[in-house]
Amino acid sequence: MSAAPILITGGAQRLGRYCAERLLDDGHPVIISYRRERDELASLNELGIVTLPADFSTEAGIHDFIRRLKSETRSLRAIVHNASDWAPDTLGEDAGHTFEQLFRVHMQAPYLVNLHTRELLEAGDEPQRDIIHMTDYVAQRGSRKHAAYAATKAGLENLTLSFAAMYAPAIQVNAIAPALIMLNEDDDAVYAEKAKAKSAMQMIPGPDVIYQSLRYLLDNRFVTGVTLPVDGGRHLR
Ligand SMILES: NC(=O)C1=CN([C@@H]2O[C@H](COP(=O)(O)OP(=O)(O)OC[C@H]3O[C@@H](n4cnc5c(N)ncnc54)[C@H](OP(=O)(O)O)[C@@H]3O)[C@@H](O)[C@H]2O)C=CC1
Ligand SMILES: Nc1nc2c(c(=O)[nH]1)N=C([C@H](O)[C@@H](O)CO)CN2
Repeated sequence: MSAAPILITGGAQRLGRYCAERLLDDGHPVIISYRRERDELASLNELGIVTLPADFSTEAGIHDFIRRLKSETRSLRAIVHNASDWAPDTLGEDAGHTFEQLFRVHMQAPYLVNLHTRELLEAGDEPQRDIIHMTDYVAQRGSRKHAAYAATKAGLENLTLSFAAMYAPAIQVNAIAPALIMLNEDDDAVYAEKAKAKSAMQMIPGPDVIYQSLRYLLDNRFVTGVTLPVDGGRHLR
């Protein structure tokens, strides 16, 4: 039986894409979900990465993706819930819509995908199966300008505890809580310097530190229900 694939949601760019390509290099079949069509998808397909459309902005969209995933594979080695929107809080009439959108992508999608893919994870013939939630340092600290983002990431962090208890011992469930790992395109040098100063390590490390953390969880048979901080000592400042 060929190795069961690893699913990374939101894997068409940045951290998710980096980890998808590293997992492929390490010999894992990889499936990624994407929301927006883009030229890079062809490059990922040429590498052998399966790309599935997914829009988690509605419950129906989440169920559509689950059906699409089950049509693609009968088993999974791991699921990385990476899809996320770093949306700032909005005032006025949009505030509720913003919160709902972040709830759906950060909490409802991981919750429903985990509930509906348990049998895919258990169908794999490898001894270890993993679910990994990408949360955020601010889940434990809050955020003045991204309160809805932080709250829904905190909800995802809490889902880690519940699913770890529900799915043990067959499936391990953990989270990775990064602080700033890589800048966005519109981040300028002033922002970068201020951001570096926020952590004890005073660096913006790039995506490999996330892959190292993912690799640690995928290779460790005795870790479940934990959130792995990858924050450069942000909590020390
Ligand atoms: N980058 C960093 O420094 C940090 C990242 N993190 C966390 O690490 C993870 C990866 O970060 P990063 O690579 O920057 O993430 P991105 O901001 O690049 O988002 C990843 C993907 O999520 C997808 N996505 C967003 N909303 C939806 C939705 N409603 N339905 C389906 N897909 C959606 C997007 O798809 P598309 O592009 O196709 O629309 C996007 O490509 C995230 O969970 C993030 O919160 C935490 C702290 C720091
Ligand atoms: N979905 C995302 N979440 C987060 C991002 C991102 O780019 N996408 N970035 C951060 C950084 O820590 C923040 O400092 C902005 O660069 C947090 N979450």
